[in-house]
Amino acid sequence: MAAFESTVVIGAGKMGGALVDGWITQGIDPATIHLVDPALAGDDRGWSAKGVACSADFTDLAVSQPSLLMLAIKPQMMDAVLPGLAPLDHDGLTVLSIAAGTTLAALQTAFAKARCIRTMPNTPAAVGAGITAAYGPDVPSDVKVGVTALLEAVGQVVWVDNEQAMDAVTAVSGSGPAYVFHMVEALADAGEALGLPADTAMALARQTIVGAGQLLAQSDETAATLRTNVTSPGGTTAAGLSVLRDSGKLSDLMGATTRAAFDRSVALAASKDVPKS
Ligand SMILES: NC(=O)C1=CN([C@@H]2O[C@H](COP(=O)(O)OP(=O)(O)OC[C@H]3O[C@@H](n4cnc5c(N)ncnc54)[C@H](OP(=O)(O)O)[C@@H]3O)[C@@H](O)[C@H]2O)C=CC1
Ligand SMILES: O=C(O)[C@@H]1CCC=N1
Repeated sequence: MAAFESTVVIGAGKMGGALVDGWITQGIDPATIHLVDPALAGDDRGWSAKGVACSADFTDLAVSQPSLLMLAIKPQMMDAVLPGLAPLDHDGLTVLSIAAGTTLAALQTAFAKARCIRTMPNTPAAVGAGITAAYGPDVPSDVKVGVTALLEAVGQVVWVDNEQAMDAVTAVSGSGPAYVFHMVEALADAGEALGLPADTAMALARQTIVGAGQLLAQSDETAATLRTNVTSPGGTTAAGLSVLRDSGKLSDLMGATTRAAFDRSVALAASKDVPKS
């Protein structure tokens, strides 16, 4: 599968790396992918062995004109990095940013003639179980089809029709895996506090989240029904949920958590003023 003839990924960190790993696993030809990251100068982190071309600097890259450019650097790095991409011909180029809080207007300013898309993936993409939201109202439908195919190789894709939704998406599904991983930590700590050995408590907590996730993925039932299926009247789960759910504390906490992430996404956008490249 090759949605684009040549894809250059700027930033081979946790998310850029997860997407490229996911693409390769799903059958995208690694020879069509080029990674650029100064961190690859001394240690290419195994990318060359996977067949991916690597470079520490864009100007050293064999491909001079990709069909897709993916920006997978920190939003705070955009000002420093984008001028170095000036040699690219923007005409016909598709630019896909995964950076939190980097607005479409900022991308379009830097890549005047390119088709720019703001996206928000998440790290489960590395195992083909991600979800990515995308926003690019002016992008031609054939480009949307190609980008959708590429992102669907690593999970689900939703297109949103207003940019503020991208801040909400970031707060829910972009950051969301971290909330779930923290729930594993908290559940394991709670098990330990109840007298379980640390490794047993972690094994139970971890597999409970994995198993619940798989059940959710494979079932046609709603989350509410799956919850009810665990909850025997007058039983232990009802006792537990009377604290976690009926008190409203988790809802309040999730509301405050996502609000903080949303506000940070908005603030990142407000502080970014990406120069023309
Ligand atoms: N992590 C996640 O779950 C998600 C992240 N994102 C977004 O993805 C982007 C990257 O985040 P993440 O992968 O977590 O961050 P990382 O720090 O793991 O990755 C960023 C990479 O970019 C590298 N880099 C720095 N300068 C340059 C440069 N000039 N050219 C090319 N690469 C450079 C960094 O190298 P070095 O470390 O040496 O500085 C690092 O390897 C962010 O914008 C974030 O908002 C979106 C969705 C989810
Ligand atoms: O924490 C962050 O800013 C990035 C965006 C979503 C997940 N990680």
